[in-house]
Amino acid sequence: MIGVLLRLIGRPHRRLFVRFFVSTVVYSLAEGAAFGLLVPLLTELLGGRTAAAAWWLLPLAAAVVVGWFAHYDKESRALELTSAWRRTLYERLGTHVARLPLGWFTGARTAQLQQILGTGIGTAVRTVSLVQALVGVVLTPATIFVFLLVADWRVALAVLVTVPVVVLVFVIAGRLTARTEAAHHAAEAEAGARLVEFAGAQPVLRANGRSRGGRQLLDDALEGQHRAARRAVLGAMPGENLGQLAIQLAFTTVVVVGLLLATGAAVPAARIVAIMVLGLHFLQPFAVVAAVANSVRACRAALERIDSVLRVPPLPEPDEPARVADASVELRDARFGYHGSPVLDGFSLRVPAGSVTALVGPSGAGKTTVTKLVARFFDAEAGTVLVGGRDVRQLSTVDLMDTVSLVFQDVHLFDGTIEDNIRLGRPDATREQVLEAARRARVEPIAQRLPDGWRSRVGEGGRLLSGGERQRVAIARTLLKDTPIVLLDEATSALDAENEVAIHQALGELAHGRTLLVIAHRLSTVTHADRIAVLDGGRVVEEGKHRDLLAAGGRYAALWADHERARGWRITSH
Ligand SMILES: Nc1ncnc2c1ncn2[C@@H]1O[C@H](COP(=O)(O)OP(=O)(O)OP(=O)(O)O)[C@@H](O)[C@H]1O
Repeated sequence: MIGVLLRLIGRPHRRLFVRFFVSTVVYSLAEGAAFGLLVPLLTELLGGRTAAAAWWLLPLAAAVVVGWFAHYDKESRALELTSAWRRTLYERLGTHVARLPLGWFTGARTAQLQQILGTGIGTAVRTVSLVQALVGVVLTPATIFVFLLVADWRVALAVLVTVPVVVLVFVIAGRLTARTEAAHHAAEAEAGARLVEFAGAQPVLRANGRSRGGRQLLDDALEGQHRAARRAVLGAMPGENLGQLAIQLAFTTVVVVGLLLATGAAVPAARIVAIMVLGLHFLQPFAVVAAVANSVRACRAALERIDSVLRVPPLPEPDEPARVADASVELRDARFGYHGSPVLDGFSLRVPAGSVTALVGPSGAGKTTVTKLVARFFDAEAGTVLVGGRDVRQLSTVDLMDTVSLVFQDVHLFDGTIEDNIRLGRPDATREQVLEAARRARVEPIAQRLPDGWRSRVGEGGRLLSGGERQRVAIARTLLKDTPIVLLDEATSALDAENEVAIHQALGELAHGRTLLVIAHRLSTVTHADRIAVLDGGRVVEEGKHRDLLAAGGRYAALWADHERARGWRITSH
């Protein structure tokens, strides 16, 4: 575990760790020595030899002073180390995550990352306190044992025999608790997820008149959580009691052996009392074994989760990056699939610089996947993807992102103002530049409609705006970023007349002087495109202008006929 941590942290804090470790060792030894010195001191004191007892005060005071300084140093270093490790882990994860392929960020992985950043790193750096506890559990009793051995080898032997039993009992107790606690955490996570789902599903449930019925899953999860919590409390009890019982038994053994020795008058009673006090101090540190065992498991799991993210290979960056030559996009015989099932196979398409190309095809045909290969969310398994006349693998990520912008199907906005959201495209833009982009993307009417105008917040994810309005904000952001190539996945949500017209106009602005690859879900959007590529079965099956493709009477003509039929639908009262 320490090895994994030191590997994750790297070299910079090793010296600090060594200093912390040495202070911890010194403190544990001094603590053990201070307890151990009680034997001669108490023996002399209880035997009425006050002057001799006073002499033993000197080494005892020295042990206490050394222990105090070591304690101060180890606590300070522990604090320093915890914050240095925490900072390093955040930095390492941040740098690494920024280099991961965008395709890595699925919902589950984002949740995993959130968990790591939320509590995982905090748990991982608790290793510092674990080291203190583990060193204390080993060294303090070991030092006391040496003093016990010198004081009376028979009591020392009796104590030694009890150690494996006590440790075993605590480890078993820890395992019992860990199992019920894991079930409790899982049940808590399930109940939390159900609560979020229940809140999110309110509109659907109410629209379907099921405001009560939809509670069943939530009620089951809450009941499960309640049962798991009860089991966790009950499950922890035997372990805790068992541990305490083991310590009591071990101490009783020491007392019995001591009494036998005293009865036989082999050892003076005063000495026996002192030895028994020492025996108690020897056994005390073992009470933390169970807690330490649980924390070790939690720390190890957190470190492994962090390690698993850091082990994901980042996108390979070229040693000598090429520079883009123009604003064209091309895919040559590209092949790609998710988890082994192919989506694109032999896909070829050329998008000349400055042209508007529309990609159409049935749902799930792989249109979005094409844009993800161009933006290098993933690398193609075979074939070549060229941006600006260069293989994307030869471009640096920074260059690629300066050349290509993506407008997603479902735009996610941040809970800031419209202006903040547009400014993300170019953080150093002036207010005039932001407003100009907003005007060209037809965002002005949205701001005017909102109560606080440009200062209105758009809500979490942009929920205070409609799908079409969110996409207009995203187009403004892209206009501000001003890259020569834009990949746009048209909003799938139904658009009202105002949004439809505004997005058409905004797209016109976007196409001006740029290469535009549009994934069109409404064929009416693309009738004026320079070329339309029809995607089916993982490759382009038809390519041409709207009029020519209609005349050809092929796949596109069939899609268009479906589109026209859908537009002709009317809801009537009969
Ligand atoms: N991250 C992913 N993991 C696994 N499968 C995926 C992933 N993304 C897409 N797919 C699958 O790949 C196929 C192509 O998806 P893609 O989104 O590219 O299609 P599309 O033509 O854009 O669809 P739509 O028009 O519905 O948006 C689909 O079957 C989809 O389920």
